[in-house]
Amino acid sequence: DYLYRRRQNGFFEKAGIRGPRTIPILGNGHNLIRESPKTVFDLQQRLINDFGKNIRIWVLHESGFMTADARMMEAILSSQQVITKDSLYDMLQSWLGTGLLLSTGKKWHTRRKIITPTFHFKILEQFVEVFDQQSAVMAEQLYDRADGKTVVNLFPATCLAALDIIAETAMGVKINAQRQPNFPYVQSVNIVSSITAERFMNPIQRLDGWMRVFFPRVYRKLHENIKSMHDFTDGVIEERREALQKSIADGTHQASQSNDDADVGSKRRMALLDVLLQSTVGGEPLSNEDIREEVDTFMFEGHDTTTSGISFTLYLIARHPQVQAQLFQEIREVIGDDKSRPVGMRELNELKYLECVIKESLRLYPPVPMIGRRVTQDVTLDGKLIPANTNIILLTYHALRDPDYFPEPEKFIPERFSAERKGEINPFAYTPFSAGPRNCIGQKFAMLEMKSTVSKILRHFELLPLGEEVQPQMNLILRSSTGINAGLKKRVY
Ligand code: HEM
Repeated sequence: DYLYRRRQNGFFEKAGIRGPRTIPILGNGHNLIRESPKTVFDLQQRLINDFGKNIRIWVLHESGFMTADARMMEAILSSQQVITKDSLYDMLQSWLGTGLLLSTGKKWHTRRKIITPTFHFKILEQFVEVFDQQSAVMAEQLYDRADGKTVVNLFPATCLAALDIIAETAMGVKINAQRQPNFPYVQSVNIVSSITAERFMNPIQRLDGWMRVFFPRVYRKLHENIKSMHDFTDGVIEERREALQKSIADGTHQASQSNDDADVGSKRRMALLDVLLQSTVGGEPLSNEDIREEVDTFMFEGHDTTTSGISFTLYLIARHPQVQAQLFQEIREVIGDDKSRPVGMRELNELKYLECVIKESLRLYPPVPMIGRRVTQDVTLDGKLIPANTNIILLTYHALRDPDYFPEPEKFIPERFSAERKGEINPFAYTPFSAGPRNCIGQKFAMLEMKSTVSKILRHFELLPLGEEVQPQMNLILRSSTGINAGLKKRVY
């Protein structure tokens, strides 16, 4: 242990990477003990102020390297070698298996190749209808609180809408989370997400073995709910595989779309799952288990993140009336004055200012505020030799507020992303969706969903700056300990 520590420190010293003083056994553990999901960003900022954008840190016996430096982030994120996730991600494994988010090496390469076409433009185009319908339900559900004075925490309502959207697009099933929030699958997703978020910040709960011993009730609850989600996903996969085989057998199968008997009158959409059912690796179809880990990964990665993105965007709009006015004008010009008119791909693509607003919101409040990697071999990154067995944390949240790349970083200025200023944004300083080979595969999906939902809410309501300000908190994804609040006033036009 001593030799390992000396070796690692030698590398960091040579690379000019400094960090807080360590003590025996705990390393910098004592610096972290009093930190919480609420204070973690402040702690990181203090470390950046004290040691610069590249920081060495020891958590117990493991060496860590944190960076908020866009050049270093470029080196890490573009590397084909540094693609393994750090050990914190292991907590997600009992739910997500080694789906795309968690897998590494050959498995990740193969899966990424198969799954990339799943997010093809043609597939996304069909999903726009789901985005529109489910965000209409969200608007409808908010009407009774839209009296201009009630404070509404936007997060829970958005979360149910995002769950409806991801279930229908990833699995092809309507779970009606917004109308029936007690549906068992919805409850399980929420329970598992919140227990995992809690574990993320609590070192004792992090290790499975420790959690089982010290928090047996929570441990049992976690695993019961994971099982219930797996059973649900398994059922859906089996059903859709049978339907696919039947349609092939009776000659009604079409590669992209077919008619759905159950959903009379409407064309049946391909779900992401259907594309996976038709994929092969070396001529072999994926097994149900292979598919389940990918579908579960979409369900996880594809709802909490967009919930965070949509709610923080609505919050910022509520607090910037001029932005709201300009946005509303654009929406009326592109979509018109009929509030019930569905919004298609063409309109979403034309909402350019809205895109700037969302991008700027993701800059200030990135749903994924940190990204982790683990280097398994000594590797040179941006001219610095980083030793094997180091956990790397990319401090996205801070990189996105770096004044060297974003002048007046604390200000909400959507125009930073306008077409005229294209080229001014460094893609490795702006990484809400990560970058490089392991970037977010659902990025286009997410942008369309966010545009659809935000524009729908703005067509129905004026957003008011009511309620407490947000207090960003790292709970797996970015949340706010005070809620993400706004008031709503029905629009009459
Ligand atoms: C605003 C919404 C979203 C944000 C900010 C976001 C952000 C990210 C980030 C930062 C990563 C890299 C994570 C890492 O390296 O640890 C990632 C990966 C991923 N995202 Fe997203 N995401 C969003 C929405 C979605 C959606 C809607 C889906 C699916 C429908 C999705 C599916 C995935 C998957 C499967 C990966 C793993 C990709 C790989 O490792 O090859 N994401 N996302």
